[in-house]
Amino acid sequence: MVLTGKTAVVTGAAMGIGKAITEILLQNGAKVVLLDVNETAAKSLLEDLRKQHGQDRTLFLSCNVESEEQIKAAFQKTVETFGGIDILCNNAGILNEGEWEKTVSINLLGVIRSTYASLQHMNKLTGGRGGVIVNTASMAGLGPLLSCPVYTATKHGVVGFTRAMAAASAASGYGIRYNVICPSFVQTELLDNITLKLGQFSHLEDATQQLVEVLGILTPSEVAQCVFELVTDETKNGEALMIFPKGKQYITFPSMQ
Ligand SMILES: NC(=O)c1ccc[n+]([C@@H]2O[C@H](COP(=O)([O-])OP(=O)(O)OC[C@H]3O[C@@H](n4cnc5c(N)ncnc54)[C@H](O)[C@@H]3O)[C@@H](O)[C@H]2O)c1
Ligand SMILES: CCCCC[C@H](O)/C=C/C=C\C=C\C=C\[C@@H](O)[C@@H](O)CCCC(=O)O
Repeated sequence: MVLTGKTAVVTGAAMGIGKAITEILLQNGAKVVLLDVNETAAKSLLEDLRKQHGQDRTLFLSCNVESEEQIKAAFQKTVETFGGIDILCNNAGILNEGEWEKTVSINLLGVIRSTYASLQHMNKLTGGRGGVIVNTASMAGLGPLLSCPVYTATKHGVVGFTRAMAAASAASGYGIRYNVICPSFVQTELLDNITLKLGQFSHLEDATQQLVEVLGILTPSEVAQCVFELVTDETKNGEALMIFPKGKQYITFPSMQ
């Protein structure tokens, strides 16, 4: 996929990995709609991006992925402004084992809400142009992090949901590719104040800290480069790409047949 002239929507775009995804898509010619709840960070980023890429290739819309209504309104505004949606990066996510229902609502249900709301605009069977969706899971979507069981569950769910949507799309003729990234630790604010975020499992922080020492820490740009690969390589559908400082690996899952 050539990105020039394409329209992308990125959730959780104001900071961290979402900001890096937004930047690499803009650098490669796409128009990008930034969705986030952090208006201050988003508006500051938007000002910088517009200085670099011009006034007419970006749009920020305040959108909480916990709200189907806000997601649908954001997608409608995107289509009205830029004519359609070609790329969707469902990236918004939190780590909060104390408020675990909120974690589920954002990390898993938010991806489902956004994916389903995008269908009416992207699905070739309903007048869409087709395209690609890249969801942000985690290495915790492939194996358990004992210090954050609910976060682990949400990311496992994102991996499974993405792979099922990829199969459904291929079988139905939607013309949409679905892929998922599974990064290890990335230097973002998600890793700040970890003890508080682990809630009742904060006594297990050291075990995870040891994992950080083993795996190392990625930069958001390294992750965004992998998103770019999954967006542009039109052979990729149903892929789970594990990303760690020493490299990356497309995951092979057990065959059920
Ligand atoms: N940082 C890591 O170690 C790491 C590793 C693997 C995967 N991830 C995943 O990457 C994604 C991005 O996280 P990050 O590390 O960049 O963290 P971050 O906290 O820097 O960025 C998350 C962004 O999402 C936004 N957001 C939070 N809740 C939202 C909501 N309800 N609606 C819309 N936007 C919302 C935040 O405002 C923020 O801009 C998350 O899904 C996270 O689980 C992070
Ligand atoms: C408390 C930090 C949460 C960060 C979440 C973010 O998504 C980063 C995740 C990075 C790595 C996850 C690795 C998971 C590894 C599992 O497969 C398992 O091998 C780990 C076993 C040891 C353990 O600490 O659970």
